[in-house]
Amino acid sequence: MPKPSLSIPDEPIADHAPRRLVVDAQSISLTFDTADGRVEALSDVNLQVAEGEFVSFIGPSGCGKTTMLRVIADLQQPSSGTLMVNGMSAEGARLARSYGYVFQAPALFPWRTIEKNLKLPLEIMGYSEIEQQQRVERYLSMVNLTGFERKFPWQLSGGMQQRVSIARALSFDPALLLMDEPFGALDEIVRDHLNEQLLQLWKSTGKTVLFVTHSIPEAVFLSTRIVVMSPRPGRIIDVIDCDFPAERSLEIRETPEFLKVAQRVRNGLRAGHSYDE
Ligand SMILES: Nc1ncnc2c1ncn2[C@@H]1O[C@H](COP(=O)(O)OP(=O)(O)OP(=O)(O)O)[C@@H](O)[C@H]1O
Repeated sequence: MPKPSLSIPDEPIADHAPRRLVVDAQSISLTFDTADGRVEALSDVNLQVAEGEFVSFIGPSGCGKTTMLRVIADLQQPSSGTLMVNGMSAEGARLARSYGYVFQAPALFPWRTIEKNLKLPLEIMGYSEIEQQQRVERYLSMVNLTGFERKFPWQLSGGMQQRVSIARALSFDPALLLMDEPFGALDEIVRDHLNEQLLQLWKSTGKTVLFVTHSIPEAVFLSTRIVVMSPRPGRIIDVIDCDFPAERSLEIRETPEFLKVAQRVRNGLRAGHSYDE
């Protein structure tokens, strides 16, 4: 059986001007000890992500995508390897609030209004009332939800709730946005719309984004680089640079260039897939 690996070749991230590394993972391995035995989730992961990149992870269920995000977020300790996030240890980056995390479910507190949900991290971080208010206004406007401040989460659609959680993750201006299948539970039309909005948001904020998805079109549309992973034992099947024009709309998905990249992702997923299950 091949050794589980989630490894990206050590090569320059992009051929643009040199940029600061926001994530630098070297030989990260992680084995879970469970009642049923050991689960090797990550093995010898090498990943470098430069400032301003949008990197998507795509691969079947259980191949270690979430685990990788959680390691970067210092929510899970690797068994071995070294990791720098925003120039610090993962723990340092967590304590310095260097990242915002968006989960598959919006994770909003139902008893708090949208405004109060957004303010929560800002309260914890000790921002003044005035600063909290300014940030609520700025980031709700960024996700096109001005006017919904006094609503409760259950009064908003799933897509709107997810936009609130994106605004909340951005509200303290982290260097890095970690997004774990944020649109996975939404219908296709809403997902399309949010993909366009996220692209705009990424361009306007210049944030570095790590994005987990199961959707090939979503990965190709959004990313500057796609990491294709095999089923567990997870390994990298392919790392694909996407250099579509910064100004792009969903129609780009019909172009031969787009379809070619999508096909390469699909081939990678197929090649790594075991059909024994
Ligand atoms: N806390 C844990 N304890 C034990 N095993 C775990 C733990 N977290 C994850 N795993 C296992 O590690 C492997 C990778 O899980 P992970 O959630 O990272 O996969 P994934 O690629 O994100 O899957 P999905 O696409 O379904 O979200 C899986 O086999 C999972 O069961």
